[in-house]
Amino acid sequence: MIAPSILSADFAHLADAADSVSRADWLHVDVMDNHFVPNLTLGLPVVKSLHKATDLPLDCHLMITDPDRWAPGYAEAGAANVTFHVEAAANPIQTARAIRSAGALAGLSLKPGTALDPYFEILKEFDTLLIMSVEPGFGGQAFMPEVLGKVTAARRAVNAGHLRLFIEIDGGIGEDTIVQAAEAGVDVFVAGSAVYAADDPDRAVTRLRELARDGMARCEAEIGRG
Ligand SMILES: O=C(CO)[C@H](O)[C@H](O)COP(=O)(O)O
Ligand SMILES: [Fe+2]
Repeated sequence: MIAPSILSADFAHLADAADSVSRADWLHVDVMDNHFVPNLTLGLPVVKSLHKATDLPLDCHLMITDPDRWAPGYAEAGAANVTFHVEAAANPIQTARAIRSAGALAGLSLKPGTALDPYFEILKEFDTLLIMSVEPGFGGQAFMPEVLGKVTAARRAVNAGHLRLFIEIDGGIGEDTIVQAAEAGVDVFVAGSAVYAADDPDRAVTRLRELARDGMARCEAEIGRG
């Protein structure tokens, strides 16, 4: 699946930004609070309005302090998937259950320097694992291939039947990097600048999907796909 990130779109025309990627699978919405990350974007009122303005499922990526308090509200606001950062959460299991009870998929996100191993046990509470491939906070940064080991470890656990998860990658994904991410085992590819800097964002989505399919086929041949 391809999830264009509206972080790279024109914030004065968000409904148009959603319309311009009608071939996308999810619309990725970066919520930043100027506290967990040094940038401020949007919050619940904008997510509520976006939900009314588009049929695309909203993939909310919360880069905020105290997600235990705020994350379930994004599910109530109509998000299809609500992902929060493990580094910011005091009660990730309780928060995941509250998100699911409110009707959304629950996602756990890891910064590039955060190891996956300590969290394997709690991943059964989640539907999505978002592996950051840049430091959270800004679009347009360079992809960090060193995070792909976490992707492959998660892929193997899914293939072995130990987990049922979408494996999502976020940061620096474009035509030059999507194939290696797909080969490592990613299911959901977030792309901000690669989509919204393109002349035709919908065509960029289609091109990224084609490239991802090639990489996914190689992943299937080498490590399988559960
Ligand atoms: O979470 C994010 C940044 O914290 C964004 O989703 C991400 O950076 C997308 O932008 P790009 O594809 O340009 O890297
Ligand atoms: Fe994001």
